[in-house]
Amino acid sequence: MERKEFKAESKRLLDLMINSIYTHREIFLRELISNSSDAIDKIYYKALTDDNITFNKDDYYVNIDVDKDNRLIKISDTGIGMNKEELENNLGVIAKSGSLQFKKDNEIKDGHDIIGQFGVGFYSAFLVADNVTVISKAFESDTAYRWESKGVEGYTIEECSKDSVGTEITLKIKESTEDEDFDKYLEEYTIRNIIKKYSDFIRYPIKMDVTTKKPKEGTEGEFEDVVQEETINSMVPIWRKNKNELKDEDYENFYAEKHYGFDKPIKHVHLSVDGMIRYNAILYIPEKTPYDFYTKEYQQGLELYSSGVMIMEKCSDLLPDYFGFVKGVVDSEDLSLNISREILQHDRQLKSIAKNIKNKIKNELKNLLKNERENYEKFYESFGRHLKYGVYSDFGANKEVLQDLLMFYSSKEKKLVTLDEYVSRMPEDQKYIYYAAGESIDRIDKLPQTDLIKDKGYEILYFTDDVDEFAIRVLMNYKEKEFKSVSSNDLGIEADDSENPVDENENKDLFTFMKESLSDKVKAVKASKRLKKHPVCLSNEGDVSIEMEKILNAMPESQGVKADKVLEINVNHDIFNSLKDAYENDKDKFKLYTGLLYNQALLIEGLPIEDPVEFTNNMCKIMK
Ligand SMILES: Nc1ncnc2c1ncn2[C@@H]1O[C@H](COP(=O)(O)OP(=O)(O)OP(=O)(O)O)[C@@H](O)[C@H]1O
Repeated sequence: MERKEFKAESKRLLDLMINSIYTHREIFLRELISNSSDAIDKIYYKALTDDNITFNKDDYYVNIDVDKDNRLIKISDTGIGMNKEELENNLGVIAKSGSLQFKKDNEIKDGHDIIGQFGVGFYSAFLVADNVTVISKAFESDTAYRWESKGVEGYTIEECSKDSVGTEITLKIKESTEDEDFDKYLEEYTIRNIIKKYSDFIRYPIKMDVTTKKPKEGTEGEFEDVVQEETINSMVPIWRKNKNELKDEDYENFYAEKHYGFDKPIKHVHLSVDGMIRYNAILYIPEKTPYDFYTKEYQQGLELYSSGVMIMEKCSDLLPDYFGFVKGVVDSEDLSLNISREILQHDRQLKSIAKNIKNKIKNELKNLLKNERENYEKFYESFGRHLKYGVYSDFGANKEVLQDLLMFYSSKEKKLVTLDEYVSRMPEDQKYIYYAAGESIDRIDKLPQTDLIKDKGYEILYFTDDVDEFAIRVLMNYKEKEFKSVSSNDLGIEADDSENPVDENENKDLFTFMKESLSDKVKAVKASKRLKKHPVCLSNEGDVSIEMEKILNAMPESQGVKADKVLEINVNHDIFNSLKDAYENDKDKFKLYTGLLYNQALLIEGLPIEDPVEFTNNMCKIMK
C-alpha cells in the first residue's frame, strides 16, 4: 500500500478548510451529495455526445446509509467514478476541481448543473469525520481503488474490489465532545432533514432507508418498526416546472411546506428570467403580518439556490426593506459563489436580480390594486404601515416607487382611497390635499378643525397610523399637489363668512389678554375662520404638528418636542359673548374661562390636560 502526503499547501489548506471556511458542519452532506450529482451528470453529458452510452435514468441515484452502531455514514453513487490518477489529483490536491476541468474539457457551456468548481467541498467531510474512505471504480475501468485519509496527515491509496462503476464515501463520525454533538449526524431524522434542507432539488434520487412505526400484523394496538427505502428529495423544484402545469393549490402547498406563513398567500409570482442573468423565482405576497414582523427578530429575505442547491436561507439583499414582507425562493445558475457557498463573491449579479425582483413586486402590487381591490385592501391592512415606513425611511429615496401603493381612509368615500383617486376628483379651486391626523377614524371625524374643509365639500384623508404624517412630510406633494394638515394655520381656503363675518382685528385686546394669561402654552390666540359649530380648537404654526408632538413624546427618548399651538376661538359662538362679558366686567372670571377653553381644546386634540384637578375644580366653580 502506498502512503502519500498531501502537498504542503494542501496541508495548510486542509487545516484552514476544516476550521474556518464553513460555519455549519451540516453542509458536509450537501457537498458530498453535490459531488455525487456532478458525477452522475458527467455520465449524462458523455451520453449526449457518445451514441454507445445509453443513459437510463433509473440506474442513476445517490444512496445514503447510516450505521449508528459503528458511527458510519456512507454516501454512494452510480456516477462516473474516479481512477487512481483522478483520486490522487482530485482528492489529494486541495483546490483542484475535476468537475471544473470536466466542464472545460467537454466544452460544456450550459453545463450549469455541474455544481463543483472550487475543489474543496469534499474535505468538508472532515468537519464531522475523523476518517474518510473513498472506494471508486471509474467509468470504462476494470479496477477499483480505495482512498483513505484521517485528515492532515495524508492519505493512502490501494487497489480494491468493487462490482459496479461509481463511488462510495464512508465517513467515520467523530466522537461527541462536551462542546460539540456529533452523535446527531448518526440520527436518521437529522440526516433526512439536512438532505431536505440543502439537497431537495438535486436532480437524481437520494435514497435512504427510513424507519417508520406501523401497526403490527395480527395484533391490536401494537406497533413495529418497519424499514423501507425512500427517495428523500423532491428532485424537480416547483420553480423549474412549467407554469401552465401548476395550479394555485401547488403554489399554496409549497408556501405551507416551506413554512413561509400560516396564512394563504394573497398572490404568487412565478418568474423564469432568461436575460443576461438567468434565474427562476417564486415570490409570495402574504396575507397576514407574521407575528414577529415589526420586531427585531424578523429576518427578511428570499431563499437562494444555485443550480438547485440551497446556498442561503434568507438572502436579505434580494429584497428592498420596504418589500421585506415578500417570501419565496430564487434559483440562479449565474451566481458567483464563494468557496464556502455561504456568501456570494460579486454582488453584481445579485443586485441585478434584486432590481428585477423589486420591479416585479411593485408591478404585481399595482395590478392587485387595480384589478383585485378587495385583496389589495387585505394586503394593505397587514403591510400598509410597512410601505409607509418605506416612504419615510432613507430620506424618501423610495417614495417614487411607493407613493402609488399608498391608501388612506377618506372622509367622503368612507373607505380607503389612493392618492391618485383623491387628486383626480379634486375640484378645480382646491389647492391642497387635506389630511387630518388622529387616533381613530371616529375621533378625527369629530375634529372641529375639519369643519371648514368639509363645508367646502373637500375630501379629507384620515391619518391614523403613527407613521402617516411623517411619511407625508417626506412625500411633500403628489402630482404637484401639496399636502396640508387640517390643523395648519393657513388652509389656503377663503372662508365664506358673509353671514357671520370674522374680523381678525376686532377684539385684539381680548385675545392679547388671553394669550398673556396662557403664557407660553400657546403661540397666539386668534379669531377662528375655520370653526363653525365648535367654540374652540387648536391649530399649529411651523413644522411640528400637534399629532407629531404626541408621537414624538411617546417615544422612549423623547426630547420634549412641542408644536407651536394657536388657540382659535369661534367669535360667532354663544360662548364668545360670555367671554366678552367677562373680559369687560370680571377679569378673574375671564381667566377662568380662558383656562377652561384651552383645556377643552387640548381634550379635543387628545392631548393630556396639565392639571386635571384644577380643571375639574374650575368646572365646579362655574356650575355653582
Ligand atoms: N462522488 C464523486 N464521484 C466522482 N468524482 C468525485 C466525487 N467526489 C469528488 N469527485 C472529484 O473530486 C473533485 C474534488 O471534489 P471537491 O468536492 O473537493 O470539489 P468540487 O466539487 O470540484 O468543487 P467545490 O469545492 O466547488 O464543491 C471533484 O471536482 C470531482 O472531480
